[in-house]
Amino acid sequence: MKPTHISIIGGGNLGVAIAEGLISSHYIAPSNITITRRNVDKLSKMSEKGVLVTHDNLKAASRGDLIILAVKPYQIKDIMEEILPVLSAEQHIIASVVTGVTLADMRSIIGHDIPAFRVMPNTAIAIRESMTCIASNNAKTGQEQMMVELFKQLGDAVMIDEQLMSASTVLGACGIAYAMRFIRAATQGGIEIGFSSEVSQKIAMQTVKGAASLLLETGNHPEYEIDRVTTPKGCTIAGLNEMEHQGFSSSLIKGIQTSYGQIADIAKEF
Ligand SMILES: NC(=O)C1=CN([C@@H]2O[C@H](COP(=O)(O)OP(=O)(O)OC[C@H]3O[C@@H](n4cnc5c(N)ncnc54)[C@H](OP(=O)(O)O)[C@@H]3O)[C@@H](O)[C@H]2O)C=CC1
Ligand SMILES: O=C(O)[C@@H]1CCC=N1
Repeated sequence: MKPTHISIIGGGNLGVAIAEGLISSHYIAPSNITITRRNVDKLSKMSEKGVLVTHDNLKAASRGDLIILAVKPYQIKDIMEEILPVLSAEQHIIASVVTGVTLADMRSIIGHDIPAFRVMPNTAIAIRESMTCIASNNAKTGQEQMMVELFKQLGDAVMIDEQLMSASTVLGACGIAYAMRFIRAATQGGIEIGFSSEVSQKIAMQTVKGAASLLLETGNHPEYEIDRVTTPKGCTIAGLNEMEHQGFSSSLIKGIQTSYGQIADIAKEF
């Protein structure tokens, strides 16, 4: 089971990233992807790649069997109301990547029969390296599996309980920004100890990639791998302990909690 046409409503940062990932995965032909936004001029790169571009959400919705809503939280209600006349429980799956908007919120507009999903990817979906969390509670047989298989083409994907959707937003989607800030800060440190900014960033990027790959490929715990680096009386443990004295882990945990708390405010925009 596979969607025949995917329509992405909201061709912004994430909507375009999803389309780019789909194109490079060859999961579906570009001519079977539609992407919409009001300012279609900004989607010219998508048109060049063979994706159908339009400002007409109704046309996009009737064309697609999987409709991905990738607009801002305060815009999704109007969009669902707009496309509702062409939606059918037999043809369509509606998937929202919108932060803080629940399946119950979606059902309050589209009703109970149309299969609805919440999907939380991150912008690495553009290069097929997203971690995508997915939730649904009215999917038909095979649809959950189809969604997981689709998003596994674009990185890794898991079904989660909807209660954890906000947590997945923070850890996975916002997490890209947190990891970027680590790389930026490490780069700045590298410049201070002698590297040019280009070389410093290259070392920081490849080191983070290597660290993540070590954990992914071995299944080891981060502290096990840290133990392998920290020579007794060495420079790693000295630096690591100073970072902890300055609140490294604590600031990350507190940032994650603050980000999580913010989702309640975003949810009020629906
Ligand atoms: N960015 C990220 O990393 C992530 C974002 N999300 C969620 O994804 C959603 C989108 O985020 P993001 O891509 O960053 O936001 P953007 O603002 O970049 O994209 C939203 C897009 O929706 C388009 N849009 C607005 N109104 C309409 C309409 N009536 N019809 C068609 N398109 C419309 C806008 O274009 P125009 O004004 O031209 O119509 C815009 O390009 C948000 O709800 C966010 O919470 C989730 C995970 C990660
Ligand atoms: O910052 C935000 O609100 C959105 C949701 C996750 C990533 N970007």
